[in-house]
Amino acid sequence: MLDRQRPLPAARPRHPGLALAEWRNRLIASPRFQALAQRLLPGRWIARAHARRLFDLTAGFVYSQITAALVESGLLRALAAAPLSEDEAAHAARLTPAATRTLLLAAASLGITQRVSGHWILGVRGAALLATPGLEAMIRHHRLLYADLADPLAMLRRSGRGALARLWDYAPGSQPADAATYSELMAATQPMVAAQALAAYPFAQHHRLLDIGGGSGAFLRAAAEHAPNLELGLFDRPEVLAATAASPGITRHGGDFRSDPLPGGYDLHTLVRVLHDHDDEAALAILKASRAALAPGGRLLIVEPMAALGSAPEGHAYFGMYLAAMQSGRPREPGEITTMLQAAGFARVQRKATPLPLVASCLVAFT
Ligand SMILES: C[S@@+](CC[C@H](N)C(=O)[O-])C[C@H]1O[C@@H](n2cnc3c(N)ncnc32)[C@H](O)[C@@H]1O
Repeated sequence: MLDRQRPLPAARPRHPGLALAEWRNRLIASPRFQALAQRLLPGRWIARAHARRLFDLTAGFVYSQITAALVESGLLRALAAAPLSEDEAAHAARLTPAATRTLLLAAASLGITQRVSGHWILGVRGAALLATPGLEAMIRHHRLLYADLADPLAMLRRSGRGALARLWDYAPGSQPADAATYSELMAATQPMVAAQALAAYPFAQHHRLLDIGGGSGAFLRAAAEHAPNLELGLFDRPEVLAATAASPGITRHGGDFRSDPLPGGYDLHTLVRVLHDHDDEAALAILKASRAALAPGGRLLIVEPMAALGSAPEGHAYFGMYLAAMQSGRPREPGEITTMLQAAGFARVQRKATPLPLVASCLVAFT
């Protein structure tokens, strides 16, 4: 329990970095400094850039909801099909002309739509959004996350199971509320992730690949296109296997990777967007199960968005809050995962660069 009455420690150790950061923060907060910065030219540029970032931080939820309205109304797809007049756009979105105009202008200010000689088309960001596999599915899915985040403190205090926790139910012995919907969402967003792993790691040097927590097998199908000689195995919960169609050429193994042994005979294991879903104890159990099932010379590849403080808002900010709403797991930094892999008995860990770390980073663990 938090004790609001507890006094702060009287004396804190003074660290030069801490003192410098405190001085910087006092300076930035001072009205005189702000006024001076806005008068002088380089200061004005910096002040404007900071103001823009602060505005974006404050308005981020509004931006997300503009995108959600475009996707859910069908307007995004309608604009991709043909240029539309405002009346046609209103008809497509089933909104009044005034509401449609508000939405189109809001989206235009974000580069998602664009007005060209009286007609509306997609802007550069709108075109990129539709070209990114799985992004529309993710935007629709965010309805649940944002419902939980409407009260962020309640979410962080875990006062009750929120919408996301009820969907992604990992409690022992429970079933995912809708294993098919869940696996479809994963499959829709899988191509972006698979592209990172396939660009980073030479799969063709292996003989037999087991994808642990492989869902509907989307990652294995992508790997097979890349390395057709691989024999493929998929391990997932029996209820997930029952809810998804089998793919030719993929051997399916049902079980719980926190308590059941994994099948032997595979020289490469993959954990794609799996480890960060689990609290430390369960995550370590999964790594140990992989280590126990791999023959000497075997490898484990971990593919997921990894956290990094400061530079990557998708890590601790997005995934930190997403997994907190899910009430299971946490994003980890590569160093933390490496320490866990060593604790699980792996001899050596190597980082592999991916084209888009925002989507996924990659670690290889050697037996
Ligand atoms: C976030 S999804 C990732 C799916 C897939 N790897 C991907 O990237 O699209 C996590 C997967 O782990 C599976 N999973 C979760 N808990 C599990 C458990 N205890 N035993 C086996 N599989 C589990 C889920 O069913 C799901 O398919």
